[in-house]
Amino acid sequence: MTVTKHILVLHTGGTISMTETRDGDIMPSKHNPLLGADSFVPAGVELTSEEIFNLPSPHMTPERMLTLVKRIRQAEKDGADGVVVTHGTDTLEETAYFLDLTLDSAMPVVVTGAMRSSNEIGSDGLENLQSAIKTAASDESRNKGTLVVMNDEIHTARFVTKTHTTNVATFRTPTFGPVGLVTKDGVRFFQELINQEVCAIDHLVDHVFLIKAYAGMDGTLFDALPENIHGLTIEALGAGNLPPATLPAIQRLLDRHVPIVLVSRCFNGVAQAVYNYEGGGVQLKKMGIIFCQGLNGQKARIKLQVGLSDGKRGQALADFVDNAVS
Ligand SMILES: NC(=O)C[C@H](N)C(=O)O
Repeated sequence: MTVTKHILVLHTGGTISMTETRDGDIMPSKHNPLLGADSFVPAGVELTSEEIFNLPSPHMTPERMLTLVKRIRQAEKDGADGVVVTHGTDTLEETAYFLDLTLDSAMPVVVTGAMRSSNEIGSDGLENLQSAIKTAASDESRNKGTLVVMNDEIHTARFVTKTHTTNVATFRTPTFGPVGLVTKDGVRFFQELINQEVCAIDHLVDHVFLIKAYAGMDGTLFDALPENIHGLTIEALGAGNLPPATLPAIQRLLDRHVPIVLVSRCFNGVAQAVYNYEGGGVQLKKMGIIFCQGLNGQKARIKLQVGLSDGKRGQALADFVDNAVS
C-alpha cells in the first residue's frame, strides 16, 4: 500500500509564476497560474498550495526569507511530509541557503523556479515544480537540508549557483556537481552530504555587506561603509588575495572589530591562505580575516548574517563561517 505524502507548496513569485505579455515583457501575474493547477501532481501526493508572496526575486529580503522559514516550521508542526518553495531564480540560491542554515529538521525542503514564464513556449515551470514535488515526497530526501531542483537535477542549497542569464540549464554546482537526479523512475541521490551547523534563529542582525575585489582597487569602498556595519564579506581575487591599496581601510574595519569574511570571486574552487606577498592570503589571514571555503560571495554573506543573528562572535563565528566543506 502506498502512503500518501502531504506536500505543501509555498509560492513566492518569480518567473515560474509570471506571464509574458503580447509585447514580450515578462510580468508578475495577477492570478498565479500555478495555484489550482494540479494535473501534474504525482501519484501518492496530496498537495496544498499557498501564495506566501508574489514577488520578483530581486525583491526578496532576508526578513522575507525569515517569514518563509517560520511558515515552513509551522507546516512541519501541522504534519507536512515535505515543503516545496517556488521562487524567482535571480536570488533563489540565497533564499535556499538561508533555509538550509536555519531549518533544523529532517523534513525535505525543496526550492525550484523556472527560466521561462508560465505561458512561454517551452516553459519549464510545471516540469520543475513536478520534479520538486517528487523530490520533496521521497524518503531519500530526508535529512539532506534544503535542496534545489531545476532541470531534472538535485543540488544542495549550499553550493548551487545561477550560471546563465536565460538558459534553462542555468543552475549548477561548480566545484562538486549535483547530488542527485529526478528520473522517470524516481529520485536518485549519488553523493553523500556533509552535515553543517543549523542556527534556528528567529530574528535578524542587519547591515552585513558584500564587496567584490578588482585589479587596481583601493580602500574607497571599504571606507564608505556605514558606521553601523555588523559584518562584511569580500569576494577576493584568485585563491584569496587582495590589492595592497585596500589593506589600510580593511585594517581600520578590523580595528573596529567588524568581522570580515573572504571568499574567492572565481567560479570554481575554494579560497585558501597560500600566497605570502603584500595583500596575499597569508597576510590577510594573519590580519584576522575569516576564510570561507567553497561558498560564493552571496552565500557567504548569508552565512555571516545568520551566524551574527545567532549571537556568534569571535572564534565561534569564525568556526561557523569557515566550515562549509569540512
Ligand atoms: N527566472 C526568474 O525567475 C528571474 C526573475 N527575474 C526572478 O528572479 O524573479
